[in-house]
Amino acid sequence: MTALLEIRAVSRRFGGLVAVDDVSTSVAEGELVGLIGPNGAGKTTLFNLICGFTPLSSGEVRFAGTRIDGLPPWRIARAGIGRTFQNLRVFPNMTVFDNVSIGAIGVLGTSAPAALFGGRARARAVSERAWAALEAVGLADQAGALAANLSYGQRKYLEIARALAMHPRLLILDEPAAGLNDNETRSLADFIRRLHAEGTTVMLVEHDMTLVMSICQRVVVLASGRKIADAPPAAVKSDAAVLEAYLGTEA
Ligand SMILES: Nc1ncnc2c1ncn2[C@@H]1O[C@H](COP(=O)(O)OP(=O)(O)OP(=O)(O)O)[C@@H](O)[C@H]1O
Repeated sequence: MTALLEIRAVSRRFGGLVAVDDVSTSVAEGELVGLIGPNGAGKTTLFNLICGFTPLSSGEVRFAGTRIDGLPPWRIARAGIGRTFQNLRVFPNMTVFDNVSIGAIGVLGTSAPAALFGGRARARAVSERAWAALEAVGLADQAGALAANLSYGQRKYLEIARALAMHPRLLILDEPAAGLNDNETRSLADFIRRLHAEGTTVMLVEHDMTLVMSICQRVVVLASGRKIADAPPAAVKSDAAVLEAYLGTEA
């Protein structure tokens, strides 16, 4: 299977601290991969390295065969990596529709249709993508509402919709279940499964072990910046190094 995302011997140091230490892994087109690890394991740092929010200290990141490390986040987004954030980045005083349109505008800015047909075609493309993304997350009937009026759970879906409006080849979800109750988490699991079944490649960083183990095809485990496991959920659950890393910590 050809890798869509390749992470090769990636490290990131903050002063004397090695937050991500020589990590290699990959995500194939169509995969649903989880990234877990105890607090401070380096999960968010690794995501930020992939998305260009943090520079690498060493190693390389390739997407669809091309090196993307060193590129600014907007170039990486345009290359086809859409992400959500652990701390929601929703604009409360904008409508739901406008919040989602931003995702499409970001990637369609200098696209071929924009260059060829000008502003109107671009506006139509943005609008079509925004509506489709809102339909996909079940928020189309809230399109005109201010984002501030959505519930916390709905705002999480709004952020996913914004990433989907980019038509990403890889969707990276950073702790989507954080702050959701059990019912909401089950709905989220169904939603991510559906997205994946429809062909979206997903990488998921998540503390909720049940969610990760129930939906992911493969799970990468970090501890103190190092990769300690990279296997299907059943194998990870019984892996001695993983059990030791989680022993005495909240899984
Ligand atoms: N900008 C930064 N400057 C200094 N240290 C940092 C920075 N970002 C992260 N770290 C440190 O790097 C280590 C890994 O942090 P990171 O947030 O990536 O872990 P995590 O696995 O995402 O943790 P959590 O599950 O708690 O979100 C931690 O020790 C953290 O304090």
